[in-house]
Amino acid sequence: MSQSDLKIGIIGTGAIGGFYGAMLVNGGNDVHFLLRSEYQAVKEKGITINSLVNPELHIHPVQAYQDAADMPKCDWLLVGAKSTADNLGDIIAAAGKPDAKVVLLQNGLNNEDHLRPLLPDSMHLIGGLCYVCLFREGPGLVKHQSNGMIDLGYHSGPAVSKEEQQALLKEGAALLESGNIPTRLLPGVDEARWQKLVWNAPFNGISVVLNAGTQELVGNPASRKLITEMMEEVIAAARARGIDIPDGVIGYMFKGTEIMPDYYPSMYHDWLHKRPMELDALYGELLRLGREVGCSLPKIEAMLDQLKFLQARYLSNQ
Ligand SMILES: NC(=O)C1=CN([C@@H]2O[C@H](COP(=O)(O)OP(=O)(O)OC[C@H]3O[C@@H](n4cnc5c(N)ncnc54)[C@H](OP(=O)(O)O)[C@@H]3O)[C@@H](O)[C@H]2O)C=CC1
Ligand SMILES: CC(C)(CO)C(=O)C(=O)O
Repeated sequence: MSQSDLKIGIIGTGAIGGFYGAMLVNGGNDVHFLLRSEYQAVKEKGITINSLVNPELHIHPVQAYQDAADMPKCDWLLVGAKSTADNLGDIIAAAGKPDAKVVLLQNGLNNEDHLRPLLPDSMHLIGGLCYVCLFREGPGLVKHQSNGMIDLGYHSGPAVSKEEQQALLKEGAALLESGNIPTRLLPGVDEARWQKLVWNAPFNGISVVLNAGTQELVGNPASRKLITEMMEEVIAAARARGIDIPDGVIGYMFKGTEIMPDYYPSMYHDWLHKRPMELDALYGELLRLGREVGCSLPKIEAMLDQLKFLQARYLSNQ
């Protein structure tokens, strides 16, 4: 099957799904978008990517769906719904061909392990780590602030040998690169997910609790200290589990953040719009995996307690 015959499904068209899906449409691919609250707006006006680094991208008409059962059976599915989404297994099973390649574009630990038992055994599950700064500015409107790289690692499914897995990842990389999306291939997903969490665990939660963007957070000595201490806890837990975290990662992450435009992470937007936050994927799993190897993570635990408090307050008022 040539690349142009492949059907791509976007499961959850928010910031991540809208951005990567639109890039793939722009690259000439046949892309089908599953939407929820923004279905009508996207049907009428399409999807616009307002980027600080690329020219504006507008796609219209959009092959948009409200129900996965109405989508054509897809070869590749990019999952842009958050780790808090319900029924993802059923939705993916309905939208994919039996041997579909499912790329999970979520942050956090063990999302693939939780999704795997809910998928048909014949489907391939691939972890996709997105290094990008995006948020939804309005219905069908995504703001792209910087980056865009996706790292792909095979998690599980019918490809057993390393060669088969790498061949599938190369197919995925070629597809993404047809949409001008830089892609790297990983030997697995675990290590990269832990490394990414060194950034997301402090910045996502602190942006909510302190109601602040990255520029203010890296510029203030008190928040810098807290971010550093939280990073150190994540690194200690990762290393205690045998995960390789390179020396100097904290300095490297601060430098990278200092040169980024002021960014409010995805969790901040959930808090702002009173949606469930990804507390289990970013904090609950981390604490559990840390405890298993005798690591306590007091700053992370305190962050989780504060986020739980804030979330309970706004969800109970809805
Ligand atoms: N934003 C970013 O820059 C980055 C985000 N990430 C990760 O990517 C993931 C997605 O984040 P992001 O794009 O920011 O989140 P968004 O909230 O912008 O997007 C999630 C989308 O999934 C949709 N959705 C949820 N459940 C369903 C369902 N049952 N059926 C159809 N659609 C559904 C939501 O619909 P509705 O409109 O109804 O809410 C929403 O459009 C998260 O795990 C995040 O941590 C990773 C790196 C960077
Ligand atoms: C770490 C960062 C900000 C940029 O690479 C990102 O990808 C995220 O918000 O999850």
